[in-house]
Amino acid sequence: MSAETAGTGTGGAAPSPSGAPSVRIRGLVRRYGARTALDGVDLDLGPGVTGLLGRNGAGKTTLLRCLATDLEATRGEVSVLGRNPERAAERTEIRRRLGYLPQNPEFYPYFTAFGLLDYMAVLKELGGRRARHEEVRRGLRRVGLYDRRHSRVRRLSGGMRQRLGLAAALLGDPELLLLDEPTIGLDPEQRIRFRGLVSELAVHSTVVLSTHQIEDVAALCQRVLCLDGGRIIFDGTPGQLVDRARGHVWERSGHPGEGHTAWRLADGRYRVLTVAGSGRGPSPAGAPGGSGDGGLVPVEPTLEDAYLLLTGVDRDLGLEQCAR
Ligand SMILES: Nc1ncnc2c1ncn2[C@@H]1O[C@H](COP(=O)(O)OP(=O)(O)OP(=O)(O)O)[C@@H](O)[C@H]1O
Repeated sequence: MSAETAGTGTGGAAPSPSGAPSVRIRGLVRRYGARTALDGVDLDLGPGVTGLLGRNGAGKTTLLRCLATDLEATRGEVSVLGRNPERAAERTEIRRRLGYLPQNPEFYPYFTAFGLLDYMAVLKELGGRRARHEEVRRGLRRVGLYDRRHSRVRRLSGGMRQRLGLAAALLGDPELLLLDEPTIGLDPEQRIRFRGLVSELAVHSTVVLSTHQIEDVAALCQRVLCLDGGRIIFDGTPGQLVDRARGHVWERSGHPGEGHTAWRLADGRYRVLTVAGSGRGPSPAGAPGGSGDGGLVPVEPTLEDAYLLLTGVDRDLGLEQCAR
């Protein structure tokens, strides 16, 4: 697949108050044995929320783990908050100043919610006991778990544990917040609360959000990066990504036929995606589903349409088969 970038991986970062980007990556390669998970990533990140999109296995978690100092680069340069994670003393300093919510966080089940956050706050060296406890209470209130502060982790629901993980990541208002699929399991009310918390923090901090929830990206992110096969294939605003899909999204009453990327909507109509010059999919005036065939209506693309066009439509996803 050819790279489709609205800018370059290094062009869109707003500088931090100090003027330097919070994250600076050049030529990052990360391999697991023979498997290449990141394949030459260049990236500058500054304050604001950046969404990381990509299919399963695209390299999103690997990128976050490299930024969280959890994984070393196989090759390339990584600078986080102006420090080099390969040097032990600088790595410790980065860890004090970042918040990281890993994918599927695991917690000690017999800790209480308060005890667990307090333990995390101790590890982060957050102030004296009194100030630390105040920060822990603030964290529990932020994610709506204050009433459950005495509950043991094993008695919390899945969504509550996810919120506890978020509270842990937010402790001390980190300068860099890395969130790996943070809204999994959250109910709609908590998801809205999450968005408020993250956008508040992102006024001064750099937030990177890896997700498959495209609505979260549309609602929260000023910048979106799309990874595919360990490479950045799009870097721009959500609006720029949507603009790419204009003229390629349609709806019609009947199925457009084999060979088109289409899926059935709740009202029984079909949404159809087309790629310019691909020779696949309907066009306004011809081909199956064209205006001559009746019923093909151009529609406003969503971010989800644009994402699918970018990552999927030139491959045989078989959407039409599985959607019928
Ligand atoms: N610990 C590991 N050992 C070996 N290979 C790994 C390991 N972790 C990830 N990989 C491989 O690296 C590639 C990138 O994986 P990664 O978890 O970064 O993708 P992802 O975009 O986060 O996927 P998902 O959306 O499913 O979470 C995949 O091919 C994956 O199989």
